[in-house]
Amino acid sequence: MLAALPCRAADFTTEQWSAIGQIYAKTLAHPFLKGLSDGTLPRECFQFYLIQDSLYLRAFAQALNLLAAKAPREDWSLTLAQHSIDTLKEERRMHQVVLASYGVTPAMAAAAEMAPTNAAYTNHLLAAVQRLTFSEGLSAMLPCYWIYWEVGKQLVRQGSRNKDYQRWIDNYAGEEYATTVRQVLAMMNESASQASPDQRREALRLFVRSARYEYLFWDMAWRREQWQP
Ligand SMILES: Cc1ncc(C[n+]2csc(CCO)c2C)c(N)n1
Repeated sequence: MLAALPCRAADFTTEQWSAIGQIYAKTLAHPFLKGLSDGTLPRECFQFYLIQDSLYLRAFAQALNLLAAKAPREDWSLTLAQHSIDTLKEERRMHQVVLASYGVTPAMAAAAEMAPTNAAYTNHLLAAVQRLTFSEGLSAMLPCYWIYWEVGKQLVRQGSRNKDYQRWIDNYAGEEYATTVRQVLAMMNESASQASPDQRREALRLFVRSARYEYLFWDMAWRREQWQP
């Protein structure tokens, strides 16, 4: 199915989003996000999610630094390095505040083991940015930004009865976050326009895979996934 897509250079991000339409629809319908929105998500699931996400964010920030080092433009290097700092300082602080209110310290979160889906997703991101070209690596990283933005905008319309869940929603529905995502979207379109058709095809494949992992990440938290045995 993917091979049949034209992979044009023009407005690559439009093509990317249309490739994940079904995955995004399934994501919005997932019980984790339904529960976040109506306040019925069990606290244990949210706590599991926040601990796993703290581990994810550390790997994501490392991947951003690798991508910053590969960026063909200095302003892009600066933007991505700044996102890495923001990820570790601001996004993780939000997680820490809520986890502290649940009695989980940063040391306890850092000592947790990555669940299988989280390990697979972060390895996929780190491998993409390390081994492939800048635009392929960026494409793998993009669903993380973009899906959270779309989810945030969708969930904020309804609001949540749970104040912790509402705080999470507000973070991703805010104007500051929108600016961050728009920076990456512009970078993606520009860098895809310089890439070869083969690189764009690979970039699209990586984007779809990351979107699938984003879905699985919520599902992992919903199931509180453990290593077996
Ligand atoms: C599984 C998972 N996917 C995406 C995000 C959102 N996110 C993580 S780092 C970053 C870049 C800017 O800080 C963004 C948008 C998340 N928290 N957890």
